[in-house]
Amino acid sequence: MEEILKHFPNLTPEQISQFEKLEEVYTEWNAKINVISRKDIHELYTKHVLHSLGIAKVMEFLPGASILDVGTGGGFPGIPLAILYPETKFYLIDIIAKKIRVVNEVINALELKNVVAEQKRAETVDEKFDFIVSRAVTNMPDFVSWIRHKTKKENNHEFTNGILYLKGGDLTEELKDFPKAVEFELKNIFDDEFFDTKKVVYLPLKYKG
Ligand SMILES: C[S@@+](CC[C@H](N)C(=O)[O-])C[C@H]1O[C@@H](n2cnc3c(N)ncnc32)[C@H](O)[C@@H]1O
Repeated sequence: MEEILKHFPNLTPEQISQFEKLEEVYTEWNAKINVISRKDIHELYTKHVLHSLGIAKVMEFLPGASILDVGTGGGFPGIPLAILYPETKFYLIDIIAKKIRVVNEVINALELKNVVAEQKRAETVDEKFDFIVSRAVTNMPDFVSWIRHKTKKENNHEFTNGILYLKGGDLTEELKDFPKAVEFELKNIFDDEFFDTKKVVYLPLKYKG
């Protein structure tokens, strides 16, 4: 929690209590349904929560904005971002029902009013969103093919609607067909070697009717 406050010092008491509660809820539910590797649960805040919040260091989501989290698994990056942006609407999807079950338990335990989680395949989502976030689901070309028609035409943000994807490693090959993609290094953003090879890739997507 200290790490989160260091990087996001303006949290309200409610947000602090929601972030604190994550450990208890995930520990309880992960024992029943494994959504986070058991060894990682001890590093919930750095490996999952703070990592997810890396997206917030690149893009500030405005009240009323809508965000789709594709392949959310146990709720990352969607749940930490939804705590940070209580006035922004989050739609978390995954194809695996038991993962969504855990995500819904977390949503209920934290009383998050701005999040809906459903078992759904990305390719079958009909709505349009301001931004699409994700972590560790598939390579960028496949990902873009799933969601390329799912961004809204306009928003009130400083940047064009598009994808914010948490990725690791050398992305030169994967991003070669996306000249507009911008890579943000989390190591620099958090000033922390833990985030060594981790990045947020921002890919603006032109609206396609
Ligand atoms: C490696 S996990 C990552 C989970 C989470 N984003 C995280 O970083 O902890 C990838 C997730 O993507 C989901 N997934 C794969 N293909 C999908 C699709 N076409 N639509 C929605 N979810 C998908 C899988 O079920 C799995 O839960």
